[in-house]
Amino acid sequence: MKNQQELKGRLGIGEVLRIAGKALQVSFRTKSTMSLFVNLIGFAMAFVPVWISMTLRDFTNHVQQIFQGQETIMTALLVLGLLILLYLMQTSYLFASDYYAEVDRQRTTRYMKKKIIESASSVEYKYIENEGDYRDKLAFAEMSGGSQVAQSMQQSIVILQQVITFVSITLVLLDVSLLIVMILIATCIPAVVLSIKQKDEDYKNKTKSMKDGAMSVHLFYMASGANENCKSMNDVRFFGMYPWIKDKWRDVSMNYLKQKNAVSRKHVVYNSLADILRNGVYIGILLLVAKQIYDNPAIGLGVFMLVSTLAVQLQNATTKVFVGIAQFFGDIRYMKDFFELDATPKEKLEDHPQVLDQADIVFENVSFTYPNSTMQALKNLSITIKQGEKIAIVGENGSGKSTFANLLCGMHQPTSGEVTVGGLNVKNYLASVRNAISVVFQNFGRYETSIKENITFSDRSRKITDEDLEKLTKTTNAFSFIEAQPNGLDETVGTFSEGGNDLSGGQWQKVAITRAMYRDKARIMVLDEPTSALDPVAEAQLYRDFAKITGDKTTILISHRLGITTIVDRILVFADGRIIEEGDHTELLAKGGQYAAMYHAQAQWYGEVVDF
Ligand SMILES: Nc1ncnc2c1ncn2[C@@H]1O[C@H](COP(=O)(O)OP(=O)(O)OP(=O)(O)O)[C@@H](O)[C@H]1O
Repeated sequence: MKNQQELKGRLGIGEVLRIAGKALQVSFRTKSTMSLFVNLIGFAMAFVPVWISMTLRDFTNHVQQIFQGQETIMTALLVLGLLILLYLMQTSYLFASDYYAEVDRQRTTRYMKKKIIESASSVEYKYIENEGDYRDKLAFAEMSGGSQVAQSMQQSIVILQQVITFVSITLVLLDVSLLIVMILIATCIPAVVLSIKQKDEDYKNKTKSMKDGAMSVHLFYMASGANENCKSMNDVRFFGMYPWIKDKWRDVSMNYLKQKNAVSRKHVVYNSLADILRNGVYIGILLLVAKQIYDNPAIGLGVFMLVSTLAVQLQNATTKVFVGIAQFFGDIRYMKDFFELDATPKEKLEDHPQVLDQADIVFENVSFTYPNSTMQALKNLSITIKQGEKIAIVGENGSGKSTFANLLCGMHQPTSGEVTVGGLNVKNYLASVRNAISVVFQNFGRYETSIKENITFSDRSRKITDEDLEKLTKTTNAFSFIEAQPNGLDETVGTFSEGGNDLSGGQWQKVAITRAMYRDKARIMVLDEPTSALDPVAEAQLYRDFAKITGDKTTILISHRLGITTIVDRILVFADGRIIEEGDHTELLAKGGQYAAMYHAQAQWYGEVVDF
């Protein structure tokens, strides 16, 4: 995985600053105005810890003087009032800053998800289907990178506020003892070094164990059915696969946890040691100040109070400043991954797609190998399909039929050669070509919304009355089951619909065919095994209505039902990424080649020749 290789190399300072700059810009944009306002107040509040300590010192001195009979209670009460006010201010500020940090976190999550959706919907399609590295980055952005980017402004502001607190405490403590200040700062160094190391190891561990983590989530969903994408519950139940999944899930998740725990254990031990050192030094310093007051009572008890509160705060502020800076720069690697997501090449869609008058399809010496694969799925394939022709593509599994359709629809680009539609190279005129095509993919979408929307998604600009839509559904044989729904076309269907009113596989397929038909401006229709889920009657009906459904559109029908090839003008027989035979049904039968062999095998099975 690329991430792991990148780990080995450190980022240059230029790149670190460039990424930090970008992150701050994004983060600034996602921050709410109220949150920025609270942060602004935070700069003033950064002086409050010192103010509180100095007031405590004064209060202690006043109390001491009251006991010594040198002062009345009034002044002490006034100082106490100020102290209470300061504490109230600090508490209110902490409440507001915690609240807005939570608001920011929610905005951050939304921002990240939006970015992920934007990226996934616009990158070149090959990254979605084939590039594991891109999917890893998506998962990573969701897990960490995005939130680091969106919170970088907050991180930077907190660091700056801590710097103010650090400087103000240092100035006050310097008045007491330079040595104390130096010791306090020095004892924070182990915590800072550990934090940097911890960040480094966390990143390495996350990238290393990400696949295990993702697999463990996948297995969990497979067994629990808690995710709508896991439609394998019936398989799992029927074949009694729970023990297998449970064992696999246990192994993978244990492995993941083991790696995670090993790192956590190490960090807990080291951090405890650093804490013991810090606390030991703190107690030592208090004893030192107590000794000084004992030797010279004129210093007053207030100094003890001042040092005891400021020492803790100085240690905290020092650690927060340095750890904050170290973490910010440590997070840059996560942020880099996030920005790389944004930099993944996007599909180029023309702003003003052309409307194609004629949409002849030409594949010229097209070869194609899927990314991350070594096998050619299409091999130097050339074919011209004239506007209006009805073509059937047949061939054994894996012969390249769907790949042909995918290249025509511009989902992938040829490794070599050219695909043109109406004279336009698909690569350069994606939007124009896609507008000219309507399609039923082998894995068509099932959308959790009304049946009407499921159909009209294919052309959102087209307006249609319910009456006309019903007519359309009659052509695809979908009308009867739609009519039977409580709300007809407006019925919400799918796993999440009220009462789980889902459609059957075949009904969904009829909806997908109607959707393809609804896109009436298309000049080409691609149907990739459009009847795989239909019952024989529905299938026969569909092919009888084939002319009505496809109209004058160029039609490419991919199918394993060889009987229906009598309804097309030309048949292309695919084998091993090539077209090995072409002609009409009668010609190919007479030829006695692969098509004839497949046809006879199927006809024999049925005991008669199917005639549409
Ligand atoms: N996303 C992918 N990544 C890598 N290889 C793929 C991918 N999709 C298909 N292939 C490979 O490309 C070749 C052609 O596959 P394709 O899906 O085009 O075949 P097909 O003729 O449509 O098969 P079927 O009749 O089973 O639908 C096969 O060897 C297949 O393994």
